Amino acid sequence: MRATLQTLEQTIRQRRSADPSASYVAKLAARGRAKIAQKVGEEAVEAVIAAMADDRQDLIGESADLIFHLMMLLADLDVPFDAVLDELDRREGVSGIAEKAARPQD
Ligand SMILES: N=c1c2ncn([C@@H]3O[C@H](COP(=O)(O)OP(=O)(O)OP(=O)(O)O)[C@@H](O)[C@H]3O)c2ncn1[C@@H]1O[C@H](COP(=O)(O)O)[C@@H](O)[C@H]1O
Repeated sequence: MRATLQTLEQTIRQRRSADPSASYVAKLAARGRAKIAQKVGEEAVEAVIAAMADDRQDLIGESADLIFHLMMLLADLDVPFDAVLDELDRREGVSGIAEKAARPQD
């Protein structure tokens, strides 16, 4: 699974400086971080709508859009996707219920 994401991350980093008339990655990058972040939010909502409509095929497509745009946002902040995967690895085996209960009280 990491190979697919690694290839996409590399492609995004290379295409950011391409000709915006020929590259969606370059075009979106040129519009700035706020626009990329907006697209992440839009794609997340579209994935939620597909799930609530019980449309598995649409959910797959919207999930791909969401992950792609999230990777664009991470690249814009120069955060390697491996850092996200490392964080998930770090959480492996730690129950979400136990982790939340161990948080300092507000
Ligand atoms: N994975 C993707 C990918 N997923 C989705 N998209 C594009 O994301 C866009 C999302 O559609 P929208 O209608 O929401 O976008 P929009 O109309 O431009 O958005 P608004 O301006 O209306 O907000 C579409 O243009 C999709 O084609 C992607 N564009 C590129 N990639 C990858 O990036 C590589 C480089 O792409 P280019 O930079 O375009 O060569 C490709 O080879 C792919 O591997």
